[in-house]
Amino acid sequence: MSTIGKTLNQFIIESQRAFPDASGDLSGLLNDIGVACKQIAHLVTRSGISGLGGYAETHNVQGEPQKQLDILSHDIFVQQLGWTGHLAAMISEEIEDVISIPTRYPRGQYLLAFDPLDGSSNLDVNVSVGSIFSILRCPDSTTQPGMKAFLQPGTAQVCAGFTVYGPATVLVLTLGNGVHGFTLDRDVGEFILTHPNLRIPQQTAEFAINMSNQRHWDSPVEKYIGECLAGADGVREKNFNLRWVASMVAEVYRILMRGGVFLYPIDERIRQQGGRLRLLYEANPMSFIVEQAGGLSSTGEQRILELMPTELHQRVPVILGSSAEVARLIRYHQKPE
Ligand SMILES: O=P(O)(O)OC[C@H]1O[C@](O)(COP(=O)(O)O)[C@@H](O)[C@@H]1O
Ligand SMILES: [Mg+2]
Ligand SMILES: [Mg+2]
Repeated sequence: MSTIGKTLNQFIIESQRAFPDASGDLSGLLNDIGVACKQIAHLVTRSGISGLGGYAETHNVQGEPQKQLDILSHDIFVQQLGWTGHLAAMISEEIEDVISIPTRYPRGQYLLAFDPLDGSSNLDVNVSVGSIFSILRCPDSTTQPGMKAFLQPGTAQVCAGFTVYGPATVLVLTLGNGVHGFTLDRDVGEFILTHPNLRIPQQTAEFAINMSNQRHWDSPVEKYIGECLAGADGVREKNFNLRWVASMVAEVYRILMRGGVFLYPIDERIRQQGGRLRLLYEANPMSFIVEQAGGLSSTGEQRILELMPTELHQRVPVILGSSAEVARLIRYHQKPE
């Protein structure tokens, strides 16, 4: 039977058949996430009409201004997932502490880390935004999980995914056995498997970095980007293309479709805070997806999935995408000269 045309729910149930002892919690949780993403997709599409595209006059835990839709998307995740009995606790970009499941609801065996709306500065200019999520096992389901429960390396992720709310809404998922993309069919209200077994081409001639930070970069990144910009006349002997959407979800989606390398490296401006992107709900889930699609993901010095987190909202440098390019960047970090 062809895999094209399968709904997200069918796909999850089928993939869980390999685990006859599974409780059904993971299937239920992923189904709930799909519903939350459909609700957010609806809000995002209507934000111009409803007037919800603007700022909320509040700031998140990292001091960044929040859009109204950052807060609403966070609320949708919490309301959709908090009571169905699949989760032990959650963390969100928008909230400082662990979000506990109210005691009146059953508590499940999984932990969820999520960025409810990634790239939200793009909302009012009608450019793609998205949601990112990472699922971990709760180390001890007998007690209320605190911060420590979430401090697991990315290699411990059971599942990771993201949804891009673009011209089409697409949910990308890995359960540790390849990467699959599901497009929302708004007529029937279901995510349909449209992109099974995504693979990132090893080679690429496309890079994504915020060039306005160039004067702050460290030498390995300066060297790599300099060589890309030199094009066919330089040591790489080929012309490169530059893209920067400022929505990580859109950049990673593009890399899954046609290859490329994405960099949000450490630089002088953000050295103190450890990087720009957040480890638990941005870098780890995206790294899991990229590696599962045959790419690589690194800080430049270390594999991101092997970092041992020390804080819920920890930031890290991120270099991910086509394996040949990321490997080259890792080499440049080892030998900056
Ligand atoms: O504006 P900059 O510095 O280029 O940053 C863009 C980056 O910030 C992010 O938007 C951060 O995500 P949030 O919108 O969830 O804070 C990434 O998606 C993107 O790669
Ligand atoms: Mg984000
Ligand atoms: Mg966000």
